[in-house]
Amino acid sequence: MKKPVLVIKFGSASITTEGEIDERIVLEIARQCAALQATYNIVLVSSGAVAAGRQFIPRYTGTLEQRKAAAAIGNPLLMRTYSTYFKPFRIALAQSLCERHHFSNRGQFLQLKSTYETLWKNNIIPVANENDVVSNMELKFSDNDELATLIAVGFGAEQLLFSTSVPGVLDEKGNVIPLIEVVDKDALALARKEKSAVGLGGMTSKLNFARLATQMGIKAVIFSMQTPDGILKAIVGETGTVCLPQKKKVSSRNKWLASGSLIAGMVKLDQGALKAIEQRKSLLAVGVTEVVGEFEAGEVFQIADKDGIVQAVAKAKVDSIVLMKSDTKKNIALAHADDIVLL
Ligand SMILES: N[C@@H](CCC(=O)OP(=O)(O)O)C(=O)O
Repeated sequence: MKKPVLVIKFGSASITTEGEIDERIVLEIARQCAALQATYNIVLVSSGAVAAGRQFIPRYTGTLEQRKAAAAIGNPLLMRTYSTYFKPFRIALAQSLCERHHFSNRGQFLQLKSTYETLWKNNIIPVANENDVVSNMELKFSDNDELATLIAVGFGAEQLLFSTSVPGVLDEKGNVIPLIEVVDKDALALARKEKSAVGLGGMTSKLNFARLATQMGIKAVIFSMQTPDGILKAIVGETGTVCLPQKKKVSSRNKWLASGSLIAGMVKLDQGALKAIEQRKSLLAVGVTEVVGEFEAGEVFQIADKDGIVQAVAKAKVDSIVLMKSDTKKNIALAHADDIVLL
């Protein structure tokens, strides 16, 4: 029988201490993955290249150029550390540096898939990271939370674990919320706004991606590697915040649409347009209040309410640039009802 896929994402803050890769944490990742390898096909998505490499760049201020250079320095250091600590468990690792087109282009995604399958057959664990060295602002993933979600949705993972610097989603008193049944507006409001000094994502990003993953039937857990046996406990829901998978049946086309939507831009709609798509009507450009990012006709984009909470995804009939021209906007159908998936 085919093993279920498990995607575990480690944020920069969760695997580094004072800019250095924390070897104690990497050893823990290795030990716990070794215990899970017989049960799961594992993908590790690891940040930390920039954090590990930036110390070698004098007067580092975090410009995009410096981040790219720091990633080029830090990625091999990161992989060397991972390999060193997995070796005693007789597990070899493979590096997978990903770019957006590896997911937006179906053919390239299928290549990636077959490579991972070959690795798993040989008991090798792929370690994915964004290929920062060649990613400019237009091409980049928003962060590795997005990359991990793309991989989880694309591979139909059973679980998606996000390791972060706090032990889960916290309530106002700072206590971990153990269970989120549906990642809705109220749940998203729980996300604390601040991010760690070294990471890109933050809790809002994790919950937004947890929302998409759970809508696609994947269980998502937000936890910390500071918790003893953090990964092993997160999988069985004994630590962190568990976001339950939704029971809806999602066709593979709609899964593809949903994962594709992570790639392109987003439109925010007024109330009338949101209501119309809920009633299974086509989306007219007149209801668009804001366009975030860019997409072309045929690409998939996200549809959000005024607060940026994603309500649906759809395949565009026109380029986003057309929407910017308000004089021509009124009569244009942006997406056909059949090409809209409500989340
Ligand atoms: N690709 C970058 C990580 C970017 C990123 O998403 O960071 P984080 O929010 O810490 O997961 C790196 O390896 O440093």
